[in-house]
Amino acid sequence: MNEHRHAARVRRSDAPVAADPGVIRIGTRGSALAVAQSTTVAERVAAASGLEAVLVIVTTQGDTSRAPLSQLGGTGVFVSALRDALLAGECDLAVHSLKDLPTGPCPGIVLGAVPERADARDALCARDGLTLATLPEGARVGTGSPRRVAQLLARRPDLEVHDLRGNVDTRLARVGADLDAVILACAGLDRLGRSGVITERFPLDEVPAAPGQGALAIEVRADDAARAPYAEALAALDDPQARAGALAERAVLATLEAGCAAPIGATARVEGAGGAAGDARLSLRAEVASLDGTHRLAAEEAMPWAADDPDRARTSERLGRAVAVRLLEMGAATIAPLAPLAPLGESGAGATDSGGRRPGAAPSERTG
Ligand SMILES: NCc1[nH]cc(CCC(=O)O)c1CC(=O)O
Repeated sequence: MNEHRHAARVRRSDAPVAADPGVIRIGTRGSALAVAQSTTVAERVAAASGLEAVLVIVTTQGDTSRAPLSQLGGTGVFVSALRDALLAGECDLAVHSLKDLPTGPCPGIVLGAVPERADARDALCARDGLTLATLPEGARVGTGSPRRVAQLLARRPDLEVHDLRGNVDTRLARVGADLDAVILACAGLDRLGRSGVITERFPLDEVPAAPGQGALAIEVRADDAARAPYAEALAALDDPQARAGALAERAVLATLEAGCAAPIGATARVEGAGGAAGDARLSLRAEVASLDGTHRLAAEEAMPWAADDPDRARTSERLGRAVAVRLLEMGAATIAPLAPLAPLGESGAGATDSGGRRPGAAPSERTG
């Protein structure tokens, strides 16, 4: 099989697939976006392991419920069924959009890999090539995300914001119909080959996106993470910089414990990794806004970062917590609906799980 390592074979199954040592079964949601994402993952897993990769389609509550996402959130609506399938041995890896993962731990499952990140920015998709600056007074813009609502109204208080749900095509179909524009993640549109509908990509420094946006999370059963052939497949997929950034951003969310109704944006990046050893830094900027966009607070910090630091997950989480604590000191809890965890001192750092949260606290979920 080795001579065919690059001719990756990916098959799709809507029915259960029996365990087979020659096959890696990759659990995914069935939406066009989820399948596009997981197909890329499957091709890389097949190439790295020499095994056949099969996509096992799993339907989640987030796919079937028609309730507004901001009301559905809080329980991992896009995630639980996939995790159940993984724990039940119905698939070997599960692919999620990282921003959909609750910040709390999931017993028996670990974050096996965070692949190279796609464009983390939000996209304005407007009729007639319009941008945020050129949308007419009172234009109608669709988004289901409280963060996006707040960030929009902060810049254009005149806009009329409308709730938005459904898959990417359903959302885009409203542009030029009942809406002038919608906001979606660049990552999803780019992965679907729909970049042409984007009329503006919002700069992350001004409009920080949802923690983890644009990143994928590959989950694996904890017992299997270090075992062949999963270990090789995961190592081939993992991008340490993407993982560091996503973990730092999510630690902001975990520390602020915001539930899904609080507008929080966070954007982290590794800088200077190509330069002299020891010069790289992980920087993180986060923003909390009031729901109506009239009040916003931002904080930014950086820490030294090294790809080979065995403690780098903690570095990411410490950075995220530090930025969250700064936001709280600035009064974040007085402008937005937050339920912050008391910040942990250095001695307490070991008491958090990999999401930077205290064990036992309820997980939260972002919806966009
Ligand atoms: N909120 C749902 C969601 N979860 C992940 C993505 C795709 C982008 C990504 O991978 O972060 C989307 C759609 C969107 O925000 O437009």
